[in-house]
Amino acid sequence: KKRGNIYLSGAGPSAWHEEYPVAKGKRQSPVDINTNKTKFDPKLAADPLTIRFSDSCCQSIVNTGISFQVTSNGAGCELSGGPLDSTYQFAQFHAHWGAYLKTTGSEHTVDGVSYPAELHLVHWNTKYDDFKDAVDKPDGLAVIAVFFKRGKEHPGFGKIQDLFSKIPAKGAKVNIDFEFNPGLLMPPDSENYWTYLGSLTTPPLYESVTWIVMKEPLEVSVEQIAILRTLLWETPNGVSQMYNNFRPPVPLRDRVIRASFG
Ligand SMILES: COc1ccc(C[C@@]2(O)NC(=S)NC2=O)c(OC)c1
Ligand SMILES: [Zn+2]
Repeated sequence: KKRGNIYLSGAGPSAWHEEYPVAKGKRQSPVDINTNKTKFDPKLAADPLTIRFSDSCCQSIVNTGISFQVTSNGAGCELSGGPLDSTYQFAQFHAHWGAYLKTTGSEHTVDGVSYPAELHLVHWNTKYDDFKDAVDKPDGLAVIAVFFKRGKEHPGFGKIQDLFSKIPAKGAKVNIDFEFNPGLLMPPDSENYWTYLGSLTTPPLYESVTWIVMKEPLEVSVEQIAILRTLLWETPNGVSQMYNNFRPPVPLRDRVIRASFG
């Protein structure tokens, strides 16, 4: 069945529950991070988050039809500590962004405020055999979210964006034949983060993600935000620029977002 564009077909995210009842579940994502209600947890600082990336782990970039995705074999790229009880291996990064001259774009919001884009660095729990086995388990995935804000140019991310013209349509994929260390995409201060139990933010919306949302955004240029929209996707009116590929925040329900900082 030609599913079309999950953000633009029918009523979009607000209709996903019709086919995926878990959309109204107890641990859905993204959420608004109300900084008056987050709770500092000294245990998070006592066992610091360890984020390890390598120069040689990014293999290819693909147009998934709802974002770009840089796929990795995870070599030398592991995440542990902080809220995590085991070692997670890096699998891919992708992003979500908004429309021209709009302030929306990120999936998580902070005190109701959106950023123009949000990067997701996806890791899977190595207690499982592989990503596919981990993806629907309650402790299966750990995703680092990094907000983008408009500011100085980020040459590193620019090298990834230079490949966008090579992946014009859904399914298009090219190899990355240069060294790219995803660690370049971490904000200068990656000690301060919020963490909570949530989900994938598109169908099938599996409640399998331990979210680690960096407090400090990464600066990219206004041009780089615009270049995100040069990727193309299918819409009910034909192929057009890709933007607004974000799910708005959903109710926090019975969850407390912990902070690694006071
Ligand atoms: C079946 O496995 C899936 C399906 C979709 C996504 C993408 C996404 O829903 N998840 C996050 S995080 N952002 C998204 O847009 C996925 O990412 C790990 C894994
Ligand atoms: Zn995502």
